[in-house]
Amino acid sequence: MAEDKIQEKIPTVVADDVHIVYRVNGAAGGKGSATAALSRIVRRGKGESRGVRKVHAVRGVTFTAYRGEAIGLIGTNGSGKSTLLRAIAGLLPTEHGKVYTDGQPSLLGVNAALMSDLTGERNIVLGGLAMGMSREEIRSRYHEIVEFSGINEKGDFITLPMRTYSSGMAARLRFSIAAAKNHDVLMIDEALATGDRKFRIRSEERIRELRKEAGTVFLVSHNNKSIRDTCDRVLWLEKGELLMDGPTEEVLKAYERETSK
Ligand SMILES: Nc1ncnc2c1ncn2[C@@H]1O[C@H](COP(=O)(O)OP(=O)(O)OP(=O)(O)O)[C@@H](O)[C@H]1O
Repeated sequence: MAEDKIQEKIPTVVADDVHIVYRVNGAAGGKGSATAALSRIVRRGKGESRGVRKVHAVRGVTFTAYRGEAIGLIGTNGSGKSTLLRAIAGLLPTEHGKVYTDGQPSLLGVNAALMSDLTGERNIVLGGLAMGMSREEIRSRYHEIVEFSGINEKGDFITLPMRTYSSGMAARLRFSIAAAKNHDVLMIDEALATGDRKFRIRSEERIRELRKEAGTVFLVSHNNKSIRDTCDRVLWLEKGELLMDGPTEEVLKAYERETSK
């Protein structure tokens, strides 16, 4: 019995000692001041190029995610959560270490590449094609996507350009497009926080369905309730390092203890 359980665990994402460094051009700041000049000299002495500042956003993160898991990413502002997701999605190169994935991870909102001047209708087609769906598949899921998004609940908004949508409406459409496909690895960055309560409940249900369809879901959120309702495992990042990796309740309790100080 125990052996069966072990065999069922199929890895979908393996992060092995991942380091991510941003390089910011022209960030030397305070050009004329003596301290700025001194720090430039010191940096150059260390072999760093002029005007380029490095931000070491993720520092040696290692974990393995398995099929069927919903993993929450928590941590205070700037702790490296979004950066880690972007690296898993293959949108950022690693400075050191590697990310191995089974299938193409989809980062909600970025992979969907929506355009604000196009109507919601056109964006559904565009987003679907960008995710690798066929036109036929998009056509057959179209009504489901519109209905799930609830965009048309307050009028015929789906035929208006997306720039006329509120940020919550745009987030709902992005989520609905992304959720129409069964993903190997679906990553959601704060999407649940933008919708209203009714939409949040609906999207949490859809996340549970996606998990049943054998994918892995990553969710970045500052809303601990969303994490509790959807995730069974949590990674806690702080200053780019993985502080804790474990069952949701255990990690959230430690996090809440730390952040309420
Ligand atoms: N494009 C960028 N260029 C340079 N530095 C960046 C860039 N994006 C993020 N950073 C830096 O990397 C670090 C991690 O940022 P990241 O957005 O991953 O944190 P986060 O945990 O998702 O934060 P939040 O909870 O505020 O969304 C921060 O110090 C941030 O300033």
